[in-house]
Amino acid sequence: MTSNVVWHQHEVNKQTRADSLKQAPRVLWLTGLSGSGKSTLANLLEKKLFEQGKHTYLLDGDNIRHGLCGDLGFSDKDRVENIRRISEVAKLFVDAGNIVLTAFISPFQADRDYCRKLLDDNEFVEVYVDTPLAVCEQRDPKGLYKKARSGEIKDFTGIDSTYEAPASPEIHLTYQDETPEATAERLFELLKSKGWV
Ligand SMILES: Nc1ncnc2c1ncn2[C@@H]1O[C@H](COP(=O)(O)OS(=O)(=O)O)[C@@H](OP(=O)(O)O)[C@H]1O
Ligand SMILES: Nc1ncnc2c1ncn2[C@@H]1O[C@H](COP(=O)(O)OP(=O)(O)O)[C@@H](O)[C@H]1O
Repeated sequence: MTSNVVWHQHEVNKQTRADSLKQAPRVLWLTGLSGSGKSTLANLLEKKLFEQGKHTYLLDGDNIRHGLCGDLGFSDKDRVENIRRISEVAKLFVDAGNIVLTAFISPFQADRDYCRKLLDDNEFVEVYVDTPLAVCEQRDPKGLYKKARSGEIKDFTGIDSTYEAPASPEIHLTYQDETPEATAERLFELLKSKGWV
């Protein structure tokens, strides 16, 4: 479909924009079950980065599904398309020089790998928010697990829809017993120690 479209190489490019912003653009990709803490941690982490003068942008599942992906549901096919669109948007923000944070369940390894492959080496940092299903269900911040268990919601991740745990995430968070602030600080320090922010 795009065979007659020629890619334009502009003189102001990713490198010049990144240099001007004085940062290395990247995608910090948070994945995990509903209620695992993705939005909470992404929000706290973005605040920390922002306070350090970083140029960030947070793409969050619930918000994107109101707009760009408002036509998509929760079948496997729609989730694949959801993550494909988000990956392309994340790539554009990286091209603009930003540190992008994403907070989507993103249940399939192949789709997370799709985003990784769209980007340059070391630009994709997969963060597995590994909160067990039982804990997420206990938290149930939006009352969705209750609805899924009663059959009111179908295809709910972890109940009757698959979640594929990351095979080798750059960061693996298993700290569901500490406060969100403590986990966000831990995440921030891990990212700094690896030179990813
Ligand atoms: N069936 C079903 N399964 C999972 N989640 C559901 C479902 N229906 C609605 N929701 C709400 O949608 C949020 C997940 O959207 P995502 O775009 O992150 O999902 S996905 O990556 O395409 O799988 C998810 O948000 P989070 O709780 O923040 O993860 C839910 O609030
Ligand atoms: N260590 C922690 N990290 C992240 N969230 C936590 C933690 N401990 C408790 N929580 C709570 O768990 C809930 C996670 O909800 P949310 O961030 O919306 O998850 P998700 O975006 O993955 O669906 C929030 O109410 C948050 O306060």
